[in-house]
Amino acid sequence: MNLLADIFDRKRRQLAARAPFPPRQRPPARDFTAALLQRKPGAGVNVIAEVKRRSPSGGLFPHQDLVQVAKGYEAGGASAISILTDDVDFGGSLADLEQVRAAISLPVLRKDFLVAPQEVEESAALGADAVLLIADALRDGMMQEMIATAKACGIAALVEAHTEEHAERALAAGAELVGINNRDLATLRTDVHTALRVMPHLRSRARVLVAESGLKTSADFAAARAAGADAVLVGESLLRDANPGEALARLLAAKDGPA
Ligand SMILES: O=C(O)c1ccccc1NCC(=O)[C@H](O)[C@H](O)COP(=O)(O)O
Repeated sequence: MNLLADIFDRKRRQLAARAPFPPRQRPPARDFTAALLQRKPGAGVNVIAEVKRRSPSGGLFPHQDLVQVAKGYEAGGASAISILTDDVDFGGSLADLEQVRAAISLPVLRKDFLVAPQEVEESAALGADAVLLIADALRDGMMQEMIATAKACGIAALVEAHTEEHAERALAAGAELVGINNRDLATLRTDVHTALRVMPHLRSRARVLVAESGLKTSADFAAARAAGADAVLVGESLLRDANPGEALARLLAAKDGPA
């Protein structure tokens, strides 16, 4: 079994073993889609900046205070924040999601390995403004139901794919926001050309396109933009810096960055 299959297997077992969260009133949603479609002076691509304590491919990151990192990203020009809420592989939690969101005014994406509509509803109730869905691991009917649930809850669904085939499945299931992950989650190998290759085929049909993973330089940002990306999702390269927010600001201000 590969890592992604293992993670989804664990998530399905965890969900089956726990009670649904009690219903609660969610805070008003922040518009994730609009944040990714905005045009900022001097920055043609929007950045979803990611907070996480560790990852299977990157190991432990130096910054463990996710609230401080997210505040730095907001000051550094991020358009939205992605937060890993998985505990086992990323050291995250739903409490992190709530704390980070309360400390900033940007929309927040819950990045996890969601397997059922119930989890989309719970994410919305906890304050997520968007959820990540992974097309490679969800059947068509389930993906469709989860996208529809996000819409009914008034939040966005960013549907991630690694291949053109899975991106086509995402669009057929009703996805409006499509992310192309440069990282193959089965092998953890990352190739920044993946999104550059796939995105032009989707550009006319996706409302929002996001290039994800392995992006390090302002030239990477510019290349993603030229291939049709509205936004890039960046974690590790920022988190390796002594000051992730300042690292983001430098990338957005770079001369060879997006025009
Ligand atoms: O990053 C991993 O090791 C990983 C392993 C298994 C499932 C998902 C994984 N990462 C999710 C992501 O793709 C990234 O968190 C995200 O796109 C940001 O990538 P990066 O800028 O390379 O941190």
